Order: sequence, then structure tokens, then C-alpha cells
Amino acid sequence: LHKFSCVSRMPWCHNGVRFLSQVGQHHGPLTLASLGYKSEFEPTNKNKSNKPKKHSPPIEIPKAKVKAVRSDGIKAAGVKKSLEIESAPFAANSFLELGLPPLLLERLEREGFNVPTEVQSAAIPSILKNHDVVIQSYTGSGKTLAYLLPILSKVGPLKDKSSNGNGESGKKTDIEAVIVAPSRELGMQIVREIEKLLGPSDKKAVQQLVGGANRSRQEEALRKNKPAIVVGTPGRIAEISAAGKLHTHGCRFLVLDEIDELLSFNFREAMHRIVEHVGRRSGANPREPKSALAMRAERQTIMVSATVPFSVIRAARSWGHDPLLVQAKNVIPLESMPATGPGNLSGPMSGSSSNSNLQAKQADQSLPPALKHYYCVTKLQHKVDTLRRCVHALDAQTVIAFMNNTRQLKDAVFKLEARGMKAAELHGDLGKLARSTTLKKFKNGEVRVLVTNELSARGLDVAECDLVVNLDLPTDSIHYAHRAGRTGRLGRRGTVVSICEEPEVFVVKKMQKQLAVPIQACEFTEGRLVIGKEEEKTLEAVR
Ligand SMILES: Nc1ncnc2c1ncn2[C@@H]1O[C@H](COP(=O)(O)OP(=O)(O)OP(=O)(O)O)[C@@H](O)[C@H]1O
Repeated sequence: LHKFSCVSRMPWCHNGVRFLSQVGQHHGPLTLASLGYKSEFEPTNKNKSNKPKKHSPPIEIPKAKVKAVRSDGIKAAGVKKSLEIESAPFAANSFLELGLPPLLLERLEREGFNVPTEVQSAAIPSILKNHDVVIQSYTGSGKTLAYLLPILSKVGPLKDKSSNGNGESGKKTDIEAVIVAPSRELGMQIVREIEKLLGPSDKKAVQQLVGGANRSRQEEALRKNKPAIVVGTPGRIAEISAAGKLHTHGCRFLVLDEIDELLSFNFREAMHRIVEHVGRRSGANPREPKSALAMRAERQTIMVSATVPFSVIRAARSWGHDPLLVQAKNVIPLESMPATGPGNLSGPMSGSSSNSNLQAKQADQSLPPALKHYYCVTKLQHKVDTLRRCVHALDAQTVIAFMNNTRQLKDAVFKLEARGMKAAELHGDLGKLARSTTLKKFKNGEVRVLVTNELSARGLDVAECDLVVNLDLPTDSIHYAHRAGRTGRLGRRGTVVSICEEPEVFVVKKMQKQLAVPIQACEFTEGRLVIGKEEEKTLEAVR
């Protein structure tokens, strides 16, 4: 129980504390295994030390009135270790209690998913009860399984054989679930998550329809395999649907993952086609107003994101039927939420004053509570060197660095490589193969620093990522939240460092206020991350 005693001492770890008390009450004796944790004392790997990790205390440098901290846990460079889950976002109940069918429960156990996360615990029953939902909880909290599990309970080879749903599904050739994601990488990640649960013999029940891949091969696979579920990017799904090769009129589920991104101008036409056609019976005029009953007999709409600006609330009301807002600790009718704010909502708190509490609360819920945030002021020409010193100071092994401009991004990779740090670029100008090869190398530890742009800010799940660096500042706090969320996934340790020039500090301060998290000024000196003491005092107010 060493880990829990650590967890309960951490002031930010309210989830962990709540979790402990509930499990104690309802589930008898508390063991790490019963909670899905691997004990640090279990000899899982011969090479690993069985000793609990030491948390090195902050190092005081009184002369300069500064405090230095160093990332612990990951040691020798090049040796990849998985990051322990420190602040558990898990719920107190089991998957069994959520009403999932036996075959799916078996697969979950086989894949090592033992305890649902809080948002899964809230979303699964709501979706199983046929509600349209908007799922909102912080990055890395398990939103993907929160919608995949109830869908797999009702469609495809793992479904509950005793219930045939509402009997409304269409012809056998019809797709039963369409999942839309804004990038190829995220689309493929969702496909892999489904394939993992389906297993090798059933994996043809899901088909990817992402852009950049061979379209005729995708169409051929649709015809031959008759998948129950398709996952893809908006453009490719709309294209194949318009060509008459994707039969979705009888579709039961439409999932819009990263919904606020899917609402952006770039996807407008494709999204319009998808929303109008998926789950709409042929012959019906999509513009004709429908009764609530007629709407219900059609598809169930599920929208998902860590950030839910007003535009999403408005879209959910117009595309869904009495939708619910599902958060980790709340399930409320979306009707009870304000849907108006300024037209150009740029950040979670930029609503009118009457809505600001609500928006602030949501902003608070978009970032993993265990993340640590810093910023470091430097000159433009020293940014890459500062990044390198930051990586060394924190001893980070799996780093995502965000930039806004592709040419500068390539320069940064060149400079890092020239200084002996293994780096690679990932952006939309690269072909599909180059993108997936780079991502694979990053995930298996061959690349230490992935220099990328907004393409990787959404949904990308690399559990080992221990540091996110903003080499260019994000455009607003919503983009900050999604970039930051690439680290500290599922309660793991994570650090976010924004490297900026002096005139940009006000932008960092603004994001700190909007996101209601402390972003501390720091420097990298003598291989250490150093925080000013004065800065610490002012940040107490933010906390
Ligand atoms: N109940 C669970 N037990 C253990 N691991 C889980 C569980 N649920 C999800 N995970 C894992 O947690 C990681 C994060 O999940 P996921 O990608 O769904 O997060 P997310 O909330 O969608 O994040 P983002 O907002 O960044 O898209 C994934 O690797 C996933 O496999």
C-alpha cells in the first residue's frame, strides 16, 4: 500500500482519495491487484529494481532564491520504462456492474482493462440506455473506451446476443456504427483499440476509412468484409458515402470524436454530409422536422472532447435528441446549460460573465490534475537549445515538442540531431507512410523528441510521453489543453514547459488564468529545472 499512502498525501489528488474511501466501503479488502495496479514490489521484470522509487526532494539554492526540481523515475537515457499510474482516475465499480455482455468482459480482462475510469463509469450506462451524449473529461481519462464499450455491446461480434437492440437496424450490408475523427493518426488509433478487443479472428468487423490511404482498397474491403463499424476522417467518409459505396442509412451510432475540432471550418462540408446521411433512412427528407420518436428510431449521436465550447453545445442540441452532458462526476441534461457566448469562442473562459463560472469549471476539467506546468523565457535563437537543456534537466525520455510552422519545425529537428539528440518531424506535409513510421519509432523509443504541429495535439495516446514542450505558444487555452494532454495520461506523471520570448509572457499568464492552473516561471541551470521563490508565492493565489 506504499503507493496509496503517497497518493493520499498529494493535495491535488482528490480522485485518488475519493477512490480509496469508496473502494474501502464497497469492495472489502483493498489490494493493488483488485484495482488494476501492478504492485511495484511484484517481480514483473527481472531487470527492474524491486525497490520503491525515491522522490528526490527539491534542491534549495538560497543565494539565487530559487528552487530546483528534477524529474525522478526515469533514469538511463535510451532505456524505455513505462510510467507508473500515480493519480488513479478509476471509478469504484467494475466493468461487470456497468451491464456489458460476457464476451466483451472477457476481452477486457484479457487486454488488462480491469477497472473502468470515472468517465467510463458515467458514460457506459448512459449510452446503453440509448441517450445521445456529449462526453467531456480531461485528456487521457479513457473517453475512447467510454463510447466504444457500449457500442461493442450492441453491434459486431462481441454484442449481447440476448438483446437485438430496438430492432431498428437496417439491411445486413448497412454499417452499424460510424466513428469520425479529425486526423488519420487518431482514426487509426481508434481502429487499433477496437481490433484489440475484437481479437484477430473478428478484426474485419472494423474498417478504417482514413484519408491518405488507398481509397479503392477501402471500398473493396467494405464490399468484401461488410464491417459493422467504420472509423475514419470526415473527408474520406463523406467521399465514399457520396460515391454510394458506404451504406449508413440504418446506422445505429454516430460518434464524433474531438467534436470541437470537427466543427472547424475545414471539415464543414464533409461533416454536413455525414450528419445528414448517417442513420437517416432512405426516402426521408433530412430537412423535414421530425418528431422526437422518429428521431429516436434513428441513430444515437455521441460527441466527445476534453473541451466543450458553446459551439459544441449548440451542435449537440441540433444533431442530438435530448442529449446528456456526461462528465467524470456529473451527468446532466445539456438543456440545462447555456448555449450562447461570443461567436468566436477562443478559450474555455471567454464566455460572458454569467457563463464564466460554468466555462471555468469545464476548463478545470480538461487538464489532467497531476500535470505540472512551467514556462521559460529565452531569445528566439536559443529556443531549441533551451529545449535540449529542458529535456536533460527533466531527464525526459519521450518528448513531444509543438511548433506552429513546418519549416521552423524541420530546422529544430536538424539542430537537435546535430547536437546528438534523436529527433523526428511529424506534420501534415508528410505522406501517410512517413507519418506512421515516425510515430512507430517514437512509440518504441527510437526517437526521443517528436517535433510536431497541431496535427498531434488531438487524441494522440503515447503512454510513455513524460514531457510536452511548446516551442511556439499555442493559439489559445483550448489548444494548450490538448497539447498538454499528450503527457500525464491516465494519471501518469507529466510535465509541460512553454518556451517563449519575453513579450509573450502575458499570453502564458492569460492561459494560466483561463485554465486555472499554475504555470510557473523556470530556468534550466546546471542540469536542473529552477523555479523562482517569488513566483511560487504568487502562484499560491492561483491554486
Ligand atoms: N479502464 C481502463 N484501464 C486501463 N487503461 C485504460 C482504461 N481506459 C482507457 N485506458 C487507456 O488509457 C489511455 C488513454 O485513453 P484515451 O486515449 O481513451 O483517453 P482520452 O480521454 O480519449 O484522451 P484525449 O482527450 O487525449 O483523446 C489509453 O491508452 C487507453 O487504452
